[in-house]
Amino acid sequence: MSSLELKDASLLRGDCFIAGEWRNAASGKVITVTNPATGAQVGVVPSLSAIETREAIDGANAALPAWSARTGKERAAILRRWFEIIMANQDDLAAIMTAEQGKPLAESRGEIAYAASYIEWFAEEAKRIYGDTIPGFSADRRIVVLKQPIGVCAAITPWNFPAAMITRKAGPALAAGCTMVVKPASQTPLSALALCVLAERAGVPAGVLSCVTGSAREIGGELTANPIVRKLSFTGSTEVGKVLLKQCADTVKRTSMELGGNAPFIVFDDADLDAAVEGAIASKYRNAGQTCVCANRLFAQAGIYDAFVEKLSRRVATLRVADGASEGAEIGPLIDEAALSKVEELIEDAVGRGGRVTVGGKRHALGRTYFEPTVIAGATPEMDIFREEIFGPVAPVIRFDGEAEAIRLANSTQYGLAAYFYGRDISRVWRVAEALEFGIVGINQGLISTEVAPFGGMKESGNGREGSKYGIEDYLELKYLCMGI
Ligand SMILES: NC(=O)C1=CN([C@@H]2O[C@H](COP(=O)(O)OP(=O)(O)OC[C@H]3O[C@@H](n4cnc5c(N)ncnc54)[C@H](OP(=O)(O)O)[C@@H]3O)[C@@H](O)[C@H]2O)C=CC1
Ligand SMILES: O=C(O)CCCC(=O)O
Repeated sequence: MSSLELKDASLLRGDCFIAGEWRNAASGKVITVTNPATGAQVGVVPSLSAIETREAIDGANAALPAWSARTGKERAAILRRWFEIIMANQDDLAAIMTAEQGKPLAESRGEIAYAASYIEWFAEEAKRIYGDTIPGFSADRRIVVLKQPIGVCAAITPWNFPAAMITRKAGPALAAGCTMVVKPASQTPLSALALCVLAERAGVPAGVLSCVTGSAREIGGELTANPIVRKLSFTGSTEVGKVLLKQCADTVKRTSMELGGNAPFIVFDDADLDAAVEGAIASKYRNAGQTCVCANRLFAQAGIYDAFVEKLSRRVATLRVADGASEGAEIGPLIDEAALSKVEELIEDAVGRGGRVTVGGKRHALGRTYFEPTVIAGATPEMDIFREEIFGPVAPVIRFDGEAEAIRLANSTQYGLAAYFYGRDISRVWRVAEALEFGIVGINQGLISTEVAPFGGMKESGNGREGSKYGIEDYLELKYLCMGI
């Protein structure tokens, strides 16, 4: 169905995985998946409805008693196999990802390893779901706290990390003894289905993990309204997250929301400027700027402002824009025309308000949805780009004078996911780290993503934490037993 060359062609599915069966839509409707770098069709997947979604939920419910009754060690062994099989198929999975999402192959390979790391981590955590004993409030009482799986869970995931956002949810869910129905983004469903192929091969029992592709409203409507689903984990825009939170209210579901960001990246006068530039490149231009933890607003202190802008611009000019599948590509195309238009509008507004493009600033000569990596000097809080999630390879740099001003500007957003700052004064490092209203803070560090640390935001960036020892708690209920003796 596609010209994609894989070592194992069976990873590329055109059907969905529901309660252990590979199925097409009863309606026969499909969604076409295209390569943003070329416009070529990569594959088709079923456009499922609420009916098939309900069947997937029923399948997850049927599988729940046996899966949750297994010991943590048994679940761990299956998850460990899944991790190993994902890594054994890293090249093919990366090729599928680049074809449907556009990111450079090196980044796709990195994302597959990152995705697998969540399965590995939570395979290990499956064995460590400890409860508590609490000293009784009287001599004839004993108090014990159990941790039990929440039950059937749903996940709705975005196109920017087609594999890792699934494993970051399915890993802890399955480790905890929950079952899960996943709805991947319509632009990148093939990576999700390939992960299901490998889960099945690893021995994940039928119904424990299902994947439904199709209309977001219909599938999302069922996942949020169905009372069997006890938890929804979502990664995507704040706008859709708010809709889903409202929809989940009727059945009072537990939720984990990993929503938009507007990360500040602050460079103080005493920073190592070369390190700050490399950190900015890693944080801002990864995945062509399409991540929720990408630096969105760069702040440089007055003493180093000009030097930072100059060094950053020179480095950005060296970034190689190309089809993600080609050797040495560093910046691939944006996901679609809408993303490109948004970036253009933000730049137009910034320039109209006095911003100066030092490098890039326009559509790339390669055409399609390629955009030149861009730096805008003289950015200010009045610009739209200061408030909005850019989701593209554009770095606005704002000048500031003092520490208090930097903190005030950094915090002046409804988002609170990731923040970064560079500086060497140890007292200031502590002050700034404590004052930033963000769930993740990179200090002299532009890359913060790892399965061993808690990922998640404050304010309108969401709730819950993914990864780390905390991540599994989002899939567990506490039950307190009070025993009279
Ligand atoms: N925090 C993050 O990591 C992300 C943030 N974003 C931000 O959001 C902007 C828009 O991106 P976009 O792809 O539209 O993000 P969305 O939030 O629209 O999409 C994320 C996921 O939600 C699904 N979805 C969309 N609408 C509904 C709905 N009403 N009910 C249930 N599920 C729904 C999508 O399905 P479908 O694909 O079928 O529409 C997809 O699976 C980006 O420019 C960026 O600013 C985007 C992606 C990730
Ligand atoms: O952008 C996102 O959707 C979050 C994933 C990024 C990461 O884990 O680093």
